Amino acid sequence: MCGIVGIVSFSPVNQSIYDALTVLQHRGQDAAGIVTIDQNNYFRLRKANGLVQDVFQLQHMQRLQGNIGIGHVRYPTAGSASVSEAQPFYVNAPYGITLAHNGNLTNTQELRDSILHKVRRHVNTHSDSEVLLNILASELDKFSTYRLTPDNIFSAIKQVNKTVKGAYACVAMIIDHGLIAFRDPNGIRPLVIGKRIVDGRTEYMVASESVALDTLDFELMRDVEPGEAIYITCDGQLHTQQCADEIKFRPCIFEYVYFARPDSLMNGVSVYQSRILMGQKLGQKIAKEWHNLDIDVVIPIPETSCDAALEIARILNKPYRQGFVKNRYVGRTFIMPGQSTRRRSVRRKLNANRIEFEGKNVLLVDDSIVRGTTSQEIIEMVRSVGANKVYLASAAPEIRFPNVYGIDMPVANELIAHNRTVDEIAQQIGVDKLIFQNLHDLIEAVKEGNPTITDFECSVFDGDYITGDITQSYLSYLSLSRSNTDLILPNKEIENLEIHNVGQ
Ligand SMILES: O=P(O)(O)OC[C@H]1O[C@H](OP(=O)(O)OP(=O)(O)O)[C@H](O)[C@@H]1O
Ligand SMILES: NC(=O)CC[C@H](N)C(=O)O
Ligand SMILES: [Mg+2]
Repeated sequence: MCGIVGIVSFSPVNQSIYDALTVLQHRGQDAAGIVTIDQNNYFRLRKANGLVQDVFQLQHMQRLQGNIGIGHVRYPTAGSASVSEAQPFYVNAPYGITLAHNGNLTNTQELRDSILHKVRRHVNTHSDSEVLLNILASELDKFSTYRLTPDNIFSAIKQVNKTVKGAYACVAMIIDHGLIAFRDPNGIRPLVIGKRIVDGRTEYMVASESVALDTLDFELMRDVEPGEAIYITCDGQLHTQQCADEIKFRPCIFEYVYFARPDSLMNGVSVYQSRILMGQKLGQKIAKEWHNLDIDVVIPIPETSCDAALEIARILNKPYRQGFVKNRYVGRTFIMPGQSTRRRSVRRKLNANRIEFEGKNVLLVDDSIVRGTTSQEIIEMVRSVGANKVYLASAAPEIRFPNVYGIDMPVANELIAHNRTVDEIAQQIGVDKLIFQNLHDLIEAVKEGNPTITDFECSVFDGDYITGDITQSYLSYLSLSRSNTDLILPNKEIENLEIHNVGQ
Protein backbone atom coordinates (compact mmCIF):
# COMPACT_ATOMS: atom_id res chain seq x y z
CA MET A 1 0.00 0.00 0.00
CA CYS A 2 2.55 2.53 -1.09
CA GLY A 3 2.32 6.27 -0.64
CA ILE A 4 2.70 8.64 -3.58
CA VAL A 5 3.03 12.41 -3.89
CA GLY A 6 3.60 14.95 -6.66
CA ILE A 7 4.04 18.73 -6.48
CA VAL A 8 4.15 21.46 -9.12
CA SER A 9 5.46 24.64 -7.53
CA PHE A 10 7.31 27.88 -8.28
CA SER A 11 10.03 27.23 -5.74
CA PRO A 12 12.13 24.14 -4.83
CA VAL A 13 10.01 21.10 -3.97
CA ASN A 14 12.62 18.79 -2.41
CA GLN A 15 11.80 19.57 1.22
CA SER A 16 8.03 19.56 0.64
CA ILE A 17 8.14 16.14 -1.02
CA TYR A 18 10.34 14.81 1.78
CA ASP A 19 7.88 16.15 4.38
CA ALA A 20 4.91 14.66 2.53
CA LEU A 21 6.63 11.27 2.36
CA THR A 22 7.27 11.31 6.11
CA VAL A 23 3.53 11.67 6.77
CA LEU A 24 2.81 8.90 4.26
CA GLN A 25 5.43 6.62 5.81
CA HIS A 26 2.74 4.40 7.35
CA ARG A 27 1.88 3.26 3.78
CA GLY A 28 5.32 1.85 3.01
CA GLN A 29 8.48 1.32 5.04
CA ASP A 30 10.68 -0.66 2.65
CA ALA A 31 12.03 1.95 0.27
CA ALA A 32 11.65 5.61 -0.55
CA GLY A 33 12.38 7.75 -3.58
CA ILE A 34 12.12 11.29 -4.87
CA VAL A 35 12.69 12.57 -8.39
CA THR A 36 12.70 16.22 -9.42
CA ILE A 37 13.27 18.03 -12.72
CA ASP A 38 16.02 20.65 -12.45
CA GLN A 39 16.34 23.94 -14.35
CA ASN A 40 18.30 22.19 -17.15
CA ASN A 41 15.53 19.64 -17.68
CA TYR A 42 17.41 16.78 -16.05
CA PHE A 43 15.77 14.32 -13.73
CA ARG A 44 17.40 14.23 -10.30
CA LEU A 45 16.57 10.89 -8.71
CA ARG A 46 17.38 9.38 -5.35
CA LYS A 47 15.86 6.09 -4.18
CA ALA A 48 17.00 3.40 -1.81
CA ASN A 49 15.75 0.86 0.71
CA GLY A 50 14.85 2.26 4.10
CA LEU A 51 12.69 4.83 5.82
CA VAL A 52 12.45 8.35 4.43
CA GLN A 53 14.70 9.72 7.16
CA ASP A 54 17.41 7.17 6.31
CA VAL A 55 17.23 7.36 2.53
CA PHE A 56 17.63 11.13 2.17
CA GLN A 57 20.72 12.73 3.67
CA LEU A 58 21.63 16.38 3.29
CA GLN A 59 23.72 15.75 0.17
CA HIS A 60 20.81 13.97 -1.55
CA MET A 61 18.41 16.74 -0.67
CA GLN A 62 20.76 19.35 -2.08
CA ARG A 63 20.99 17.47 -5.36
CA LEU A 64 17.21 17.10 -5.69
CA GLN A 65 16.82 20.47 -7.37
CA GLY A 66 13.78 21.80 -9.19
CA ASN A 67 10.27 23.15 -8.73
CA ILE A 68 8.45 20.00 -9.79
CA GLY A 69 8.82 16.50 -8.39
CA ILE A 70 7.24 13.23 -7.33
CA GLY A 71 7.92 10.86 -4.43
CA HIS A 72 7.13 7.34 -3.28
CA VAL A 73 7.28 5.19 -0.15
CA ARG A 74 7.15 1.49 -0.96
CA TYR A 75 5.48 -1.56 0.51
CA PRO A 76 6.23 -4.26 -2.07
CA THR A 77 3.34 -6.23 -3.51
CA ALA A 78 5.02 -7.42 -6.70
CA GLY A 79 8.55 -8.57 -7.41
CA SER A 80 10.80 -8.34 -4.38
CA ALA A 81 11.99 -5.80 -1.82
CA SER A 82 15.13 -5.18 -3.92
CA VAL A 83 16.30 -1.61 -4.31
CA SER A 84 16.10 -2.08 -8.07
CA GLU A 85 12.31 -2.10 -7.63
CA ALA A 86 12.21 1.00 -5.46
CA GLN A 87 10.27 3.85 -7.06
CA PRO A 88 9.95 6.23 -8.90
CA PHE A 89 10.90 4.40 -12.10
CA TYR A 90 12.46 6.07 -15.13
CA VAL A 91 12.42 5.55 -18.89
CA ASN A 92 14.39 7.76 -21.25
CA ALA A 93 12.01 7.65 -24.22
CA PRO A 94 9.89 9.39 -25.23
CA TYR A 95 10.95 12.67 -23.59
CA GLY A 96 12.11 11.11 -20.31
CA ILE A 97 9.32 9.93 -18.01
CA THR A 98 9.31 8.98 -14.33
CA LEU A 99 6.45 7.29 -12.51
CA ALA A 100 5.41 6.29 -9.00
CA HIS A 101 2.60 3.81 -8.44
CA ASN A 102 0.36 2.71 -5.58
CA GLY A 103 -1.54 -0.49 -6.25
CA ASN A 104 -0.98 -3.73 -8.01
CA LEU A 105 -1.61 -4.83 -11.59
CA THR A 106 -3.28 -8.15 -12.25
CA ASN A 107 -2.22 -8.66 -15.88
CA THR A 108 1.46 -7.81 -15.51
CA GLN A 109 2.81 -10.90 -17.25
CA GLU A 110 0.57 -10.44 -20.29
CA LEU A 111 1.49 -6.71 -20.48
CA ARG A 112 5.20 -7.47 -20.15
CA ASP A 113 5.03 -9.96 -23.04
CA SER A 114 2.98 -7.65 -25.20
CA ILE A 115 5.24 -4.59 -24.83
CA LEU A 116 8.28 -6.72 -25.51
CA HIS A 117 6.87 -8.21 -28.69
CA LYS A 118 4.75 -5.33 -29.99
CA VAL A 119 6.87 -2.29 -29.15
CA ARG A 120 10.19 -3.95 -28.21
CA ARG A 121 10.38 -2.52 -24.70
CA HIS A 122 12.37 -4.54 -22.20
CA VAL A 123 11.50 -4.36 -18.50
CA ASN A 124 14.47 -5.30 -16.35
CA THR A 125 12.79 -5.94 -13.00
CA HIS A 126 9.85 -7.94 -11.70
CA SER A 127 8.00 -4.76 -10.80
CA ASP A 128 4.47 -4.29 -12.13
CA SER A 129 5.01 -0.53 -11.79
CA GLU A 130 7.89 -0.56 -14.28
CA VAL A 131 5.63 -2.39 -16.73
CA LEU A 132 2.94 0.25 -16.20
CA LEU A 133 5.44 3.03 -16.88
CA ASN A 134 6.45 1.34 -20.13
CA ILE A 135 2.83 0.99 -21.23
CA LEU A 136 2.31 4.71 -20.62
CA ALA A 137 5.55 5.54 -22.44
CA SER A 138 4.61 3.45 -25.45
CA GLU A 139 1.22 5.19 -25.66
CA LEU A 140 2.85 8.64 -25.48
CA ASP A 141 5.34 7.53 -28.11
CA LYS A 142 2.55 7.16 -30.66
CA PHE A 143 2.29 10.94 -31.19
CA SER A 144 4.57 12.31 -33.87
CA THR A 145 4.90 15.92 -32.64
CA TYR A 146 7.29 16.86 -29.83
CA ARG A 147 4.85 19.08 -27.97
CA LEU A 148 1.99 17.03 -26.50
CA THR A 149 -1.37 18.72 -25.99
CA PRO A 150 -3.49 17.93 -22.92
CA ASP A 151 -5.72 15.93 -25.26
CA ASN A 152 -2.77 13.83 -26.42
CA ILE A 153 -1.86 13.05 -22.84
CA PHE A 154 -5.44 12.19 -21.92
CA SER A 155 -5.89 9.91 -24.91
CA ALA A 156 -2.67 8.08 -23.97
CA ILE A 157 -4.09 7.54 -20.47
CA LYS A 158 -7.38 6.35 -21.97
CA GLN A 159 -5.41 3.65 -23.76
CA VAL A 160 -3.57 2.78 -20.55
CA ASN A 161 -6.94 2.37 -18.81
CA LYS A 162 -8.06 0.02 -21.55
CA THR A 163 -4.91 -2.10 -21.43
CA VAL A 164 -4.01 -2.28 -17.78
CA LYS A 165 -5.97 -4.28 -15.20
CA GLY A 166 -5.86 -4.09 -11.43
CA ALA A 167 -5.36 -1.22 -9.03
CA TYR A 168 -3.31 1.87 -9.79
CA ALA A 169 -3.07 5.38 -8.46
CA CYS A 170 -0.11 7.01 -10.16
CA VAL A 171 1.92 10.19 -10.41
CA ALA A 172 4.32 10.71 -13.30
CA MET A 173 6.43 13.46 -14.86
CA ILE A 174 7.21 14.07 -18.51
CA ILE A 175 10.25 16.20 -19.36
CA ASP A 176 9.31 19.53 -20.93
CA HIS A 177 5.63 18.99 -20.14
CA GLY A 178 4.75 18.55 -16.47
CA LEU A 179 3.13 16.27 -13.96
CA ILE A 180 0.34 13.78 -14.60
CA ALA A 181 -1.73 11.81 -12.11
CA PHE A 182 -4.35 9.15 -12.74
CA ARG A 183 -6.46 6.63 -10.89
CA ASP A 184 -7.85 3.31 -12.12
CA PRO A 185 -11.51 3.13 -13.25
CA ASN A 186 -12.53 1.39 -10.00
CA GLY A 187 -10.74 3.96 -7.83
CA ILE A 188 -9.43 1.11 -5.68
CA ARG A 189 -6.44 3.02 -4.34
CA PRO A 190 -6.85 6.58 -3.06
CA LEU A 191 -5.60 9.84 -4.61
CA VAL A 192 -6.39 13.47 -3.74
CA ILE A 193 -5.52 16.82 -5.24
CA GLY A 194 -4.96 20.09 -3.43
CA LYS A 195 -3.75 23.61 -4.08
CA ARG A 196 -2.06 26.46 -2.32
CA ILE A 197 -1.71 30.07 -3.42
CA VAL A 198 1.79 31.48 -3.03
CA ASP A 199 2.48 35.09 -4.11
CA GLY A 200 -0.70 35.07 -6.17
CA ARG A 201 0.20 31.89 -8.06
CA THR A 202 -1.43 28.49 -7.62
CA GLU A 203 0.70 25.48 -6.76
CA TYR A 204 -0.74 21.96 -6.95
CA MET A 205 -0.13 18.77 -5.06
CA VAL A 206 -1.47 15.24 -5.50
CA ALA A 207 -1.06 12.64 -2.79
CA SER A 208 -2.34 9.29 -1.57
CA GLU A 209 -3.87 10.85 1.52
CA SER A 210 -5.16 14.29 2.43
CA VAL A 211 -2.98 14.34 5.55
CA ALA A 212 0.00 15.07 3.29
CA LEU A 213 -1.79 18.16 1.96
CA ASP A 214 -2.63 19.35 5.49
CA THR A 215 0.97 19.12 6.60
CA LEU A 216 2.15 21.32 3.73
CA ASP A 217 -0.66 23.86 3.94
CA PHE A 218 -2.27 22.74 0.71
CA GLU A 219 -6.04 22.98 0.66
CA LEU A 220 -7.84 19.76 -0.27
CA MET A 221 -9.71 20.38 -3.55
CA ARG A 222 -11.15 16.88 -4.01
CA ASP A 223 -10.41 13.23 -4.66
CA VAL A 224 -9.15 12.39 -8.12
CA GLU A 225 -12.11 10.55 -9.64
CA PRO A 226 -11.84 6.89 -10.63
CA GLY A 227 -10.64 6.81 -14.23
CA GLU A 228 -9.80 10.52 -14.17
CA ALA A 229 -6.45 11.99 -15.20
CA ILE A 230 -4.86 15.26 -14.11
CA TYR A 231 -2.21 17.09 -16.10
CA ILE A 232 -0.42 20.07 -14.56
CA THR A 233 2.04 21.78 -16.86
CA CYS A 234 5.45 22.89 -15.60
CA ASP A 235 4.11 26.46 -15.50
CA GLY A 236 1.18 25.48 -13.32
CA GLN A 237 -1.76 25.10 -15.75
CA LEU A 238 -4.24 22.50 -14.52
CA HIS A 239 -6.09 20.21 -16.97
CA THR A 240 -8.37 17.35 -15.99
CA GLN A 241 -10.37 14.78 -17.93
CA GLN A 242 -12.29 11.58 -17.35
CA CYS A 243 -10.31 8.90 -19.21
CA ALA A 244 -12.27 5.71 -18.62
CA ASP A 245 -15.27 4.39 -20.56
CA GLU A 246 -16.65 2.25 -17.79
CA ILE A 247 -16.39 3.45 -14.21
CA LYS A 248 -17.36 1.29 -11.24
CA PHE A 249 -16.28 3.07 -8.10
CA ARG A 250 -15.06 0.47 -5.60
CA PRO A 251 -12.60 1.99 -3.12
CA CYS A 252 -10.65 -0.48 -1.00
CA ILE A 253 -12.35 -0.91 2.36
CA PHE A 254 -9.14 -2.06 4.03
CA GLU A 255 -7.77 1.50 3.70
CA TYR A 256 -10.33 2.47 6.36
CA VAL A 257 -9.73 -0.59 8.52
CA TYR A 258 -5.95 -0.33 8.68
CA PHE A 259 -3.91 1.42 6.02
CA ALA A 260 -4.86 5.08 6.08
CA ARG A 261 -4.07 7.58 8.79
CA PRO A 262 -7.13 8.46 10.89
CA ASP A 263 -6.72 12.17 10.17
CA SER A 264 -7.16 11.63 6.41
CA LEU A 265 -10.32 12.36 4.50
CA MET A 266 -10.53 9.65 1.86
CA ASN A 267 -13.26 9.57 -0.82
CA GLY A 268 -15.16 12.07 1.31
CA VAL A 269 -15.03 9.76 4.37
CA SER A 270 -13.17 10.65 7.54
CA VAL A 271 -11.04 7.61 8.30
CA TYR A 272 -11.21 8.41 12.02
CA GLN A 273 -14.99 8.67 11.96
CA SER A 274 -15.27 5.34 10.13
CA ARG A 275 -13.13 3.66 12.82
CA ILE A 276 -15.30 5.12 15.59
CA LEU A 277 -18.34 3.69 13.82
CA MET A 278 -16.62 0.32 13.38
CA GLY A 279 -16.14 0.35 17.17
CA GLN A 280 -19.78 1.27 17.70
CA LYS A 281 -21.10 -1.53 15.50
CA LEU A 282 -18.76 -4.12 16.96
CA GLY A 283 -19.52 -2.90 20.50
CA GLN A 284 -23.22 -3.44 19.83
CA LYS A 285 -22.56 -6.92 18.45
CA ILE A 286 -20.51 -7.83 21.54
CA ALA A 287 -23.20 -6.44 23.85
CA LYS A 288 -25.79 -8.57 22.07
CA GLU A 289 -23.89 -11.82 21.62
CA TRP A 290 -21.79 -11.80 24.78
CA HIS A 291 -24.25 -10.04 27.05
CA ASN A 292 -23.36 -11.79 30.28
CA LEU A 293 -19.65 -12.11 29.69
CA ASP A 294 -17.41 -11.15 32.62
CA ILE A 295 -15.23 -8.46 30.97
CA ASP A 296 -13.23 -6.33 33.43
CA VAL A 297 -11.40 -4.07 31.02
CA VAL A 298 -11.13 -3.20 27.30
CA ILE A 299 -7.57 -2.93 25.95
CA PRO A 300 -6.55 -2.00 22.39
CA ILE A 301 -3.65 -3.65 20.58
CA PRO A 302 -1.91 -0.45 19.47
CA GLU A 303 -1.93 1.47 17.37
CA THR A 304 -4.59 1.34 14.69
CA SER A 305 -7.26 -0.30 16.85
CA CYS A 306 -7.25 2.41 19.56
CA ASP A 307 -10.11 4.51 18.09
CA ALA A 308 -12.44 1.52 17.68
CA ALA A 309 -11.54 0.07 21.09
CA LEU A 310 -12.38 3.30 22.91
CA GLU A 311 -15.85 3.23 21.39
CA ILE A 312 -16.33 -0.45 22.27
CA ALA A 313 -15.47 0.33 25.90
CA ARG A 314 -18.00 3.17 25.90
CA ILE A 315 -20.77 0.97 24.50
CA LEU A 316 -20.01 -1.88 26.94
CA ASN A 317 -19.61 0.59 29.79
CA LYS A 318 -16.26 -0.92 30.78
CA PRO A 319 -12.98 0.83 31.55
CA TYR A 320 -10.66 1.45 28.60
CA ARG A 321 -6.99 1.00 29.46
CA GLN A 322 -3.70 1.27 27.58
CA GLY A 323 -2.42 -2.15 28.60
CA PHE A 324 0.39 -2.20 26.07
CA VAL A 325 3.31 0.15 25.74
CA LYS A 326 4.29 0.70 22.15
CA ASN A 327 7.94 1.18 21.30
CA ARG A 328 7.86 4.37 19.24
CA TYR A 329 10.94 3.35 17.26
CA VAL A 330 9.35 0.27 15.69
CA GLY A 331 7.06 0.83 12.72
CA ARG A 332 4.09 -1.14 11.46
CA THR A 333 4.68 -4.86 11.62
CA PHE A 334 2.10 -6.07 9.11
CA ILE A 335 3.82 -4.30 6.22
CA MET A 336 7.28 -5.69 7.05
CA PRO A 337 8.57 -8.30 4.61
CA GLY A 338 8.97 -11.88 5.88
CA GLN A 339 7.10 -13.73 8.61
CA SER A 340 10.03 -14.08 11.02
CA THR A 341 10.75 -10.33 10.88
CA ARG A 342 7.09 -9.60 11.53
CA ARG A 343 6.98 -11.95 14.51
CA ARG A 344 10.18 -10.58 16.08
CA SER A 345 8.95 -7.04 15.53
CA VAL A 346 5.68 -7.57 17.41
CA ARG A 347 7.76 -8.51 20.49
CA ARG A 348 10.01 -5.49 20.09
CA LYS A 349 7.06 -3.21 19.40
CA LEU A 350 4.57 -4.06 22.15
CA ASN A 351 5.04 -4.86 25.81
CA ALA A 352 2.28 -5.69 28.29
CA ASN A 353 1.82 -3.53 31.37
CA ARG A 354 1.37 -6.23 34.03
CA ILE A 355 -0.80 -4.08 36.29
CA GLU A 356 -3.58 -3.96 33.67
CA PHE A 357 -3.69 -7.73 33.16
CA GLU A 358 -2.94 -9.55 36.40
CA GLY A 359 -6.01 -11.52 37.49
CA LYS A 360 -8.33 -9.72 35.05
CA ASN A 361 -10.67 -10.82 32.29
CA VAL A 362 -9.56 -8.68 29.39
CA LEU A 363 -11.22 -7.84 26.09
CA LEU A 364 -8.44 -7.11 23.61
CA VAL A 365 -9.36 -5.24 20.44
CA ASP A 366 -7.52 -5.24 17.12
CA ASP A 367 -8.51 -3.57 13.87
CA SER A 368 -7.89 -6.78 11.91
CA ILE A 369 -6.45 -10.26 12.23
CA VAL A 370 -4.62 -11.20 9.06
CA ARG A 371 -1.94 -13.86 9.53
CA GLY A 372 -2.54 -13.85 13.29
CA THR A 373 1.08 -12.91 13.95
CA THR A 374 0.20 -10.02 16.26
CA SER A 375 -2.60 -11.76 18.13
CA GLN A 376 -0.68 -14.98 18.72
CA GLU A 377 2.31 -13.11 20.18
CA ILE A 378 0.12 -10.77 22.21
CA ILE A 379 -2.03 -13.51 23.73
CA GLU A 380 1.07 -15.37 24.88
CA MET A 381 2.38 -12.14 26.36
CA VAL A 382 -0.77 -11.23 28.30
CA ARG A 383 -1.11 -14.75 29.68
CA SER A 384 2.48 -14.61 30.86
CA VAL A 385 1.71 -11.45 32.86
CA GLY A 386 -1.22 -13.13 34.59
CA ALA A 387 -4.36 -12.33 32.59
CA ASN A 388 -7.26 -14.51 33.64
CA LYS A 389 -9.68 -14.82 30.68
CA VAL A 390 -8.58 -13.37 27.35
CA TYR A 391 -11.21 -12.32 24.81
CA LEU A 392 -10.43 -10.81 21.43
CA ALA A 393 -12.53 -8.65 19.10
CA SER A 394 -11.61 -7.70 15.54
CA ALA A 395 -13.02 -4.50 14.02
CA ALA A 396 -12.79 -6.17 10.59
CA PRO A 397 -14.44 -9.44 9.53
CA GLU A 398 -12.49 -12.65 8.92
CA ILE A 399 -9.88 -12.20 6.19
CA ARG A 400 -10.18 -15.39 4.20
CA PHE A 401 -9.07 -14.51 0.66
CA PRO A 402 -5.82 -13.27 -0.90
CA ASN A 403 -5.47 -9.67 -2.05
CA VAL A 404 -4.37 -8.83 -5.57
CA TYR A 405 -4.85 -5.04 -5.53
CA GLY A 406 -1.94 -3.72 -3.48
CA ILE A 407 -2.02 -5.44 -0.10
CA ASP A 408 0.65 -8.03 0.38
CA MET A 409 -1.52 -11.05 1.21
CA PRO A 410 -1.09 -13.18 -1.89
CA VAL A 411 -1.21 -16.60 -0.22
CA ALA A 412 -4.54 -17.88 1.14
CA ASN A 413 -2.91 -20.48 3.38
CA GLU A 414 -1.03 -17.77 5.26
CA LEU A 415 -4.30 -16.16 6.37
CA ILE A 416 -5.36 -17.43 9.76
CA ALA A 417 -9.07 -17.29 8.89
CA HIS A 418 -8.68 -19.17 5.62
CA ASN A 419 -10.71 -22.39 5.81
CA ARG A 420 -11.21 -21.98 9.57
CA THR A 421 -14.31 -21.34 11.64
CA VAL A 422 -14.29 -18.65 14.33
CA ASP A 423 -13.82 -21.32 17.01
CA GLU A 424 -10.92 -22.85 15.15
CA ILE A 425 -9.28 -19.44 14.77
CA ALA A 426 -9.79 -18.77 18.49
CA GLN A 427 -8.11 -22.05 19.29
CA GLN A 428 -5.22 -21.35 16.95
CA ILE A 429 -4.64 -17.90 18.46
CA GLY A 430 -5.15 -19.16 22.00
CA VAL A 431 -8.03 -16.92 23.15
CA ASP A 432 -10.98 -17.90 25.30
CA LYS A 433 -13.45 -16.19 23.00
CA LEU A 434 -13.22 -14.41 19.67
CA ILE A 435 -15.59 -12.16 17.77
CA PHE A 436 -15.40 -10.50 14.35
CA GLN A 437 -17.24 -7.54 12.83
CA ASN A 438 -19.92 -8.42 10.24
CA LEU A 439 -19.04 -7.35 6.70
CA HIS A 440 -22.34 -5.54 6.36
CA ASP A 441 -21.60 -3.52 9.52
CA LEU A 442 -18.11 -2.68 8.33
CA ILE A 443 -19.49 -1.39 5.03
CA GLU A 444 -22.16 0.63 6.84
CA ALA A 445 -19.53 2.14 9.17
CA VAL A 446 -17.54 3.48 6.22
CA LYS A 447 -20.51 4.36 4.03
CA GLU A 448 -22.01 6.58 6.67
CA GLY A 449 -19.29 9.16 5.89
CA ASN A 450 -20.28 9.23 2.21
CA PRO A 451 -23.53 7.46 1.30
CA THR A 452 -22.90 8.03 -2.42
CA ILE A 453 -20.34 5.21 -2.36
CA THR A 454 -22.48 2.20 -3.14
CA ASP A 455 -19.83 -0.53 -3.21
CA PHE A 456 -16.38 -1.21 -1.85
CA GLU A 457 -13.52 -3.46 -2.87
CA CYS A 458 -13.93 -6.14 -0.18
CA SER A 459 -12.26 -9.16 -1.82
CA VAL A 460 -10.21 -10.15 1.24
CA PHE A 461 -13.50 -10.67 3.07
CA ASP A 462 -15.81 -12.00 0.36
CA GLY A 463 -13.52 -13.30 -2.43
CA ASP A 464 -15.26 -11.09 -5.02
CA TYR A 465 -12.54 -9.69 -7.34
CA ILE A 466 -14.08 -6.74 -9.14
CA THR A 467 -11.71 -6.61 -12.10
CA GLY A 468 -13.21 -9.90 -13.24
CA ASP A 469 -9.88 -11.35 -14.34
CA ILE A 470 -8.86 -13.28 -11.23
CA THR A 471 -8.88 -17.01 -11.85
CA GLN A 472 -7.88 -19.84 -9.55
CA SER A 473 -4.82 -20.46 -11.69
CA TYR A 474 -3.77 -16.80 -11.30
CA LEU A 475 -4.11 -17.12 -7.51
CA SER A 476 -2.08 -20.35 -7.57
CA TYR A 477 0.61 -18.65 -9.64
CA LEU A 478 0.69 -15.75 -7.15
CA SER A 479 0.97 -17.99 -4.17
CA LEU A 480 3.86 -19.88 -5.77
CA SER A 481 5.71 -16.81 -6.99
CA ARG A 482 5.33 -14.70 -3.86
CA SER A 483 6.21 -16.85 -0.90
CA ASN A 484 7.66 -15.11 2.13
CA THR A 485 11.19 -16.15 1.34
CA ASP A 486 11.06 -14.28 -1.97
CA LEU A 487 11.01 -11.02 -0.12
CA ILE A 488 14.10 -11.61 1.95
CA LEU A 489 17.16 -10.60 0.00
CA PRO A 490 20.73 -11.59 0.59
CA ASN A 491 22.69 -8.45 1.60
CA LYS A 492 24.99 -8.89 -1.35
CA GLU A 493 22.18 -8.27 -3.81
CA ILE A 494 21.15 -5.12 -2.00
CA GLU A 495 24.70 -3.82 -2.26
CA ASN A 496 25.00 -4.61 -5.95
CA LEU A 497 21.81 -3.19 -7.33
CA GLU A 498 22.10 0.56 -6.95
CA ILE A 499 20.80 2.00 -10.20
CA HIS A 500 20.05 5.60 -9.42
CA ASN A 501 21.82 8.74 -10.44
CA VAL A 502 22.07 10.44 -7.08
CA GLY A 503 24.47 8.18 -5.22
CA GLN A 504 25.62 7.75 -1.66
O1 LIG B 1 -2.70 -10.61 12.05
P1 LIG B 1 -1.48 -9.90 11.58
O2 LIG B 1 -0.89 -10.57 10.39
O3 LIG B 1 -0.50 -9.67 12.67
O4 LIG B 1 -1.94 -8.48 11.02
C1 LIG B 1 -2.81 -7.61 11.67
C2 LIG B 1 -2.11 -6.68 12.62
O5 LIG B 1 -1.11 -5.88 11.89
C3 LIG B 1 -1.44 -4.51 11.97
O6 LIG B 1 -0.67 -3.85 12.97
P2 LIG B 1 0.70 -3.08 12.68
O7 LIG B 1 1.69 -3.44 13.72
O8 LIG B 1 1.14 -3.32 11.26
O9 LIG B 1 0.36 -1.53 12.73
P3 LIG B 1 -0.37 -0.54 13.75
O10 LIG B 1 0.66 -0.07 14.75
O11 LIG B 1 -0.83 0.58 12.87
O12 LIG B 1 -1.49 -1.24 14.41
C4 LIG B 1 -2.90 -4.46 12.33
O13 LIG B 1 -3.20 -3.26 13.01
C5 LIG B 1 -3.06 -5.67 13.23
O14 LIG B 1 -2.64 -5.36 14.52
N1 LIG C 1 1.86 -1.35 -2.23
C1 LIG C 1 1.96 -0.86 -3.43
O1 LIG C 1 1.24 0.04 -3.83
C2 LIG C 1 3.01 -1.52 -4.31
C3 LIG C 1 3.26 -0.89 -5.66
C4 LIG C 1 3.93 -1.89 -6.59
N2 LIG C 1 3.05 -2.99 -6.94
C5 LIG C 1 5.22 -2.41 -5.97
O2 LIG C 1 5.27 -3.54 -5.54
O3 LIG C 1 6.16 -1.66 -5.91
MG1 LIG D 1 -1.94 -3.27 14.73
